Amino acid sequence: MKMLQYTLLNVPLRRNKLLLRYSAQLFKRCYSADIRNIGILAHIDAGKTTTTERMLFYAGKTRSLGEVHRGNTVTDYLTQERERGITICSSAVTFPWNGKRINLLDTPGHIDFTMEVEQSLYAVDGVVIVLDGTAGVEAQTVTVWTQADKHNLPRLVFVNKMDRPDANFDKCVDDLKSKLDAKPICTQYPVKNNEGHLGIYDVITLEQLSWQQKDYGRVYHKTKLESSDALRDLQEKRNELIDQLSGLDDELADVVISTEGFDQVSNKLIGQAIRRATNQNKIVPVLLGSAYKNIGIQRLMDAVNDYLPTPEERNQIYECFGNDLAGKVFKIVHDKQRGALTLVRLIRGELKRGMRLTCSSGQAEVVSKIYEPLADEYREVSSVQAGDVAICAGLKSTVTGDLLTSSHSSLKNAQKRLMKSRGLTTQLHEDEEDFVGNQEMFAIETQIPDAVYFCSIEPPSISSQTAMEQALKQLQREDPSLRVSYDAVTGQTVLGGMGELHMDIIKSRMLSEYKIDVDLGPLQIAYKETIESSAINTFSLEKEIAGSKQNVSITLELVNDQVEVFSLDKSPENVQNLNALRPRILQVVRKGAISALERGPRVGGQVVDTQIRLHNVVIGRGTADSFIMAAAAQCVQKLLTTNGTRLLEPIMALQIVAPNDRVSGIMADLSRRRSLIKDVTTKGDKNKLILVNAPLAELSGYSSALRTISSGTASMTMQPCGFSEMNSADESLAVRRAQGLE
Ligand SMILES: Nc1nc2c(ncn2[C@@H]2O[C@H](COP(=O)(O)OP(=O)(O)OP(=O)(O)O)[C@@H](O)[C@H]2O)c(=O)[nH]1
Repeated sequence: MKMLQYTLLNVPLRRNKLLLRYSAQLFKRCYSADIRNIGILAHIDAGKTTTTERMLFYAGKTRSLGEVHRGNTVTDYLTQERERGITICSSAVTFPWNGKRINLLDTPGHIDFTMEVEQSLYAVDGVVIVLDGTAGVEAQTVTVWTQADKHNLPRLVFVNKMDRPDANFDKCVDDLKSKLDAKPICTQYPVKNNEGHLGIYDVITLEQLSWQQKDYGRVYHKTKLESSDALRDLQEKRNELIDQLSGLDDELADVVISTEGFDQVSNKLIGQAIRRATNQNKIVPVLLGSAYKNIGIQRLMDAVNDYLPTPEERNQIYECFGNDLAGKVFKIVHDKQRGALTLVRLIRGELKRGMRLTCSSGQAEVVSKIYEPLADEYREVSSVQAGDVAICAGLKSTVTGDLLTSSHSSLKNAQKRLMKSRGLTTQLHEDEEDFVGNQEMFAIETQIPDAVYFCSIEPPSISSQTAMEQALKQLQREDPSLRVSYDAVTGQTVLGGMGELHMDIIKSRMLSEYKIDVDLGPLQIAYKETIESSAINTFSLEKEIAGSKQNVSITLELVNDQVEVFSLDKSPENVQNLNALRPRILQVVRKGAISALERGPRVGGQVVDTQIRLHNVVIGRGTADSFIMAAAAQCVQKLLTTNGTRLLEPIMALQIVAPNDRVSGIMADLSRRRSLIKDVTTKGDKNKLILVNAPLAELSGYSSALRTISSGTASMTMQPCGFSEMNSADESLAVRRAQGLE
């Protein structure tokens, strides 16, 4: 028998507010059609965590209601999240609702944690987008909407905070059309009673829904509307809804035509049409309520069950796996007793205890245990079915974002089938490059955002260096957007990441979870470097090591290229020699040469958009691989130093929403920040949306500057959008700053 109700993850361990409800009927086996894997996304502070808390409460998972301001929510479980009142790690919770199981991921809203959101989206089949009813579509809403678009995820919109007097439902719906180009279908409208309490009109059932506060909104009442203007108005809205839907759904259109009108169309048929159109991303059903005042949440959960897809309805690309195993790793957590636990969304096949698996890097893994956590304890199970989420122990090399398969050959066979079904004939090769390249066919490669900031990290004493390295390794498996490297020049460990908050959280987690009080150096911008022009060089290295003569002569060329990082020269004078090289030697040369691109000569930035072309290599008998590798690396370093590199600086894409009368002040300030205004559009009656790209170096303290210029009326989000060349003066300044001379 399988568990139906549990709380996933290291969420609420040993929290007495959670109930262990082992009622027999809840433990019935859950089939894929009864599962909904959903994400909850929004602009910061729209109310995701509060909404999730209510869902858990009404599903019977918690005994009391958690509040963000009291720091006692289930999903914001890290000390840092509770203290700061924000979501940092996406967390998963599972609860039963009307015979279905909802696996819900609450995701962070802050830009520094975009990677978390990205990974969660691989694990879900649909999303709920929460809007703040007083603010409508905000900058980060646009960002998460675009992310959901990228994953082609069906979605529902929940307009929250409708209890507030300044909330405006119609404006939110207009925003969805104008700012997101969505087709909203309102299945509800707000209504206020004589005392000003929020209620909901249900457009489909023509009922008024009202909630009582004395039982925390657990029970709500449905009242059929009596003949009145309100009923006529609602009937009109129902007709409009059917009209809109039948234009998009042929099955409903046939019913409308055969019954010659809208009145005869049943609620069930409308619901089915909404489901089909939502799953094809033709419409977005819109619901409303107030999470804080406990209004409307149960209907939102009903809508998740009714309108969002089952696991089987999605992920058709993975059909090429047949019954073979395919699972997406969306999170790794560390449990004190059980060590690293890997959260896997199982897409195909069945995952069994003791199974051998292969992760994206090609490493073999063995699942020692599988858990389904139950409220405050993990429950061990022997297997988990496709469509569900499993927590695996024993995986050592797997990182967040990996695709787990039963073997390398199973992955290759699936890729062959996929390519065949797409009419592609590309030959698969054994080597590593193709292994990685072909993963892109599945859009499964881990997209790790480039670090835009870095800083040194130091343990409190030399004796805790190893413990610090271990802890960083664990944190990095959880969060691949955290980069850890070693600077051989300064002898320091260096952290790369997405922003100040990101680094700050790492420091705090090191202390609270690993008891290591690390010191972070000043935050610096992570520049990249690139070559200006092609250059070629022959480099010879000769040495006697332990009585054996080692010598290598290697000719390498650097060329500007954004696609391939390493290639072989195809000219007639070299092709024969290179073809005669053993593949292992080629791998060694490749590895050594590429390693030299990790640190450029100007500021130690990664060298990008540069291809290393091997022209020739002559290796003396008995020369060790490590010696060949060193020669290749030194050859590239020499080329980079003598030929010189240009700096590339991180660019941020800003979305600023500001009242019309503040726009000129904001634009004037932006022009002083080397920015590029991409677009300025109207946002409603009073606001403008400014889309602008600006170098990160110019944005230090920008959010407070914007607050000052706009007297707090403007809002902004930003995200990294690539790297760009700079002019010589700015470049020299950046180099001086990086060297600590400015
Ligand atoms: N008036 C009102 N306030 C609400 C409502 N829902 C949430 N809030 C408040 O809005 C604030 C933000 O709520 P959260 O649930 O933390 O929002 P979030 O989207 O999870 O925020 P992040 O995790 O930081 O992105 C809190 O102070 C909530 O109490 C609501 O329906 N009405």
